[in-house]
Amino acid sequence: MKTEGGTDEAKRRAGERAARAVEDGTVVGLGTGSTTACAIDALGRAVADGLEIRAVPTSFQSRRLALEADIPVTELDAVDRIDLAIDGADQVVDQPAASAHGALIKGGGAAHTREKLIDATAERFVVVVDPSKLTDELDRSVPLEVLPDAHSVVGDRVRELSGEPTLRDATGKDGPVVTDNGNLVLDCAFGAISEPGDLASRLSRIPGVVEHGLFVGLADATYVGTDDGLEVREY
Ligand SMILES: O=C[C@H](O)[C@H](O)[C@H](O)COP(=O)(O)O
Repeated sequence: MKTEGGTDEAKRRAGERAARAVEDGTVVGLGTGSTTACAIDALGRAVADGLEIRAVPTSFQSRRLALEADIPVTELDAVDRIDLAIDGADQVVDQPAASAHGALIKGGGAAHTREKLIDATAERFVVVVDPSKLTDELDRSVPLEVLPDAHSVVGDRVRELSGEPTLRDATGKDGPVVTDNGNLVLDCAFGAISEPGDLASRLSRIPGVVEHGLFVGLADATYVGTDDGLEVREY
């Protein structure tokens, strides 16, 4: 079965492989999205079989999935560490020769602020994707979570960086997407991003931007599920 961005089988293989790496006593960061959902599902089965973990979700969605799977859920300020974060991505640079190898765009589900907090805190951050996410160069729109009354001035600053901002609209509701944190999302098209680290720094400096969806130098590994196997990239 084909879903947006890849097959269910490829996502399942990536998610299940990441879940298999989780050991007893681990504090796990749970990312957001359809691929991470496969990992949460697999972790739920492992917990039912006796695996003892605590999970720190990155969103309302991942918290709800974890609770449905009977995975013990805790909060970031209630743990002294996160051992492993498992999270999806919208694009991953897969170009070993490039300095941006392993850089990501995240935030297709508007969860990137809390995802970055948890993924960056984790001792190890594993990305789970299907092959449709791999690219030589990042070129998707970069989501910016912005304070609601800042969206227009942030948009102006994005244009100064030669980006084209679009306020993300909700489906099933009139008006914009509102994040789990009560903010809005600007999807910013920059074309091909040759220096993601440089763009990340510039975006971080814009007042009113809560967080952007460029994850540069954060991932430790990417598990790429395919329809009949799995490939692992270690960084
Ligand atoms: O905000 C959402 C997240 O960054 C997701 O991890 C990302 O959009 C990938 O989701 P999926 O695995 O559904 O493609």
